[in-house]
Amino acid sequence: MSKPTILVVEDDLGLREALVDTLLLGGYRCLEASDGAEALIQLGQHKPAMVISDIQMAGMDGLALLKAIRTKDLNIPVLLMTAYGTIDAAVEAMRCGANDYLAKPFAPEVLLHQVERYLLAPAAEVPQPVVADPASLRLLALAERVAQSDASVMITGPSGSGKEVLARYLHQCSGRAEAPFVAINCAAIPENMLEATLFGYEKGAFTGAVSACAGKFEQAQGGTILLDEITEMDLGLQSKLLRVLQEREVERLGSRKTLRLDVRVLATSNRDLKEAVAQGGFREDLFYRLNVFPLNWLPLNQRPGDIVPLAEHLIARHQRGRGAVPQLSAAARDKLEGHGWPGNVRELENVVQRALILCVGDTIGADDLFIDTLELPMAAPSVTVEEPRSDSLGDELKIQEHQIIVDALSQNGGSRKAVAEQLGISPRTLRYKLAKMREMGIELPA
Ligand SMILES: Nc1ncnc2c1ncn2[C@@H]1O[C@H](COP(=O)(O)OP(=O)(O)OP(=O)(O)O)[C@@H](O)[C@H]1O
Repeated sequence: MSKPTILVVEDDLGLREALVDTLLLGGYRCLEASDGAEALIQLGQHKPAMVISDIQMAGMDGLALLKAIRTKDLNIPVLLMTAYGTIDAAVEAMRCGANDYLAKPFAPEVLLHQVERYLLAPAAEVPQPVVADPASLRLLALAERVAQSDASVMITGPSGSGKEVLARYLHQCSGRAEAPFVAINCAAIPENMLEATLFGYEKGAFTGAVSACAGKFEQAQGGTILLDEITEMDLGLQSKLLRVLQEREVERLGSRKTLRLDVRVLATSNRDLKEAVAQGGFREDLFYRLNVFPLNWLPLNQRPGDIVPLAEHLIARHQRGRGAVPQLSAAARDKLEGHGWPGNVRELENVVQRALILCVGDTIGADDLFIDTLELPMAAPSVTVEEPRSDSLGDELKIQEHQIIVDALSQNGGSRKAVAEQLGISPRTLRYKLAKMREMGIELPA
């Protein structure tokens, strides 16, 4: 498989080199530019598969570069990097057509994970989900058969269970494998930006739409779109989505030109969809349209046969390019199999990453597996969120936020509605934050 090329635009030479090193280790090729103007020259001469650019740069900055790229109507994925805390810049970036943004500082794995959302990791041939438990083997066999059709697929399962992995696998096994796979997380995009992000817009369609921008559906033309966490979409937008799916055509905001779509639709949710429909939060007709073929991941603790093979796979993945791959001792395997995994595979991945830092030699022992420290007693009146020590302001704030949410849940007897009201955030934002906390292995008061 040929390696995709990424154009890295950053005026800080040290940081640019670090980014390039990470991407090279991840198996990509790189082009470099120190500002937007140089990047445009590179774009004119080469055809990179993606652009990763800083926002603040002397000369032509990242937003100006992004606007220039979108004005040329290039559909190339653009990932912008913002300084920590400059949320306005991040919103502006999404509004101008950035595919995503990364808040600095970020770990190398975060960068590679973001890139993999748009480009298939070159080191991995077909990213086959690791399965060994009989229930998961059946699910994968079913997915392989479903992949051959063009049917919409709804992938359900708790947070961190592997829904996106399965969606990518469906795409890879389908006749669309060579065409784009475009994933959009409906919960992570600000509500007022989701419509424009999905369907695209013309210049002037709304304040701030300084240039035309293709939407995710357009970007996925000929391939597959993944609507991640679809139940987080508001009802108004659900109706518009339904129309696009029924008519198989899309209109950019502010345009009357319709574009015929040839896109396979996959969706995921970690909520009980029937319940969401019954409660009026999810349209029944959209549910039936997307749920043509449902696939469901069980929580990790209900497919115990997957735990050790997954741990071994994740150890190998995170050790790639760093020498010999450590093995799990018998006690370590027992410890992994004995844990409840409220954060599912993502929690397992965190534990594995920590173990790789802690283990000495070529064996991961039970003591290298830090799993219990992050668990909180269920429904404790006031509990302390223990997280790995960190000196960065961002992590400190997150720890405080988690503590506030846990305390509010305890005070309100676990009522999500009451907690959202007390904290002055929308139920949707609260659900998103709780899902992220669960992924970190934080057990929440019931
Ligand atoms: N069966 C699997 N084989 C290999 N890796 C897996 C598998 N399941 C999950 N993972 C890994 O675990 C992590 C979480 O998986 P993924 O993002 O697919 O979960 P998710 O259910 O989509 O999560 P969320 O609900 O938060 O969107 C990823 O790093 C993924 O690569």
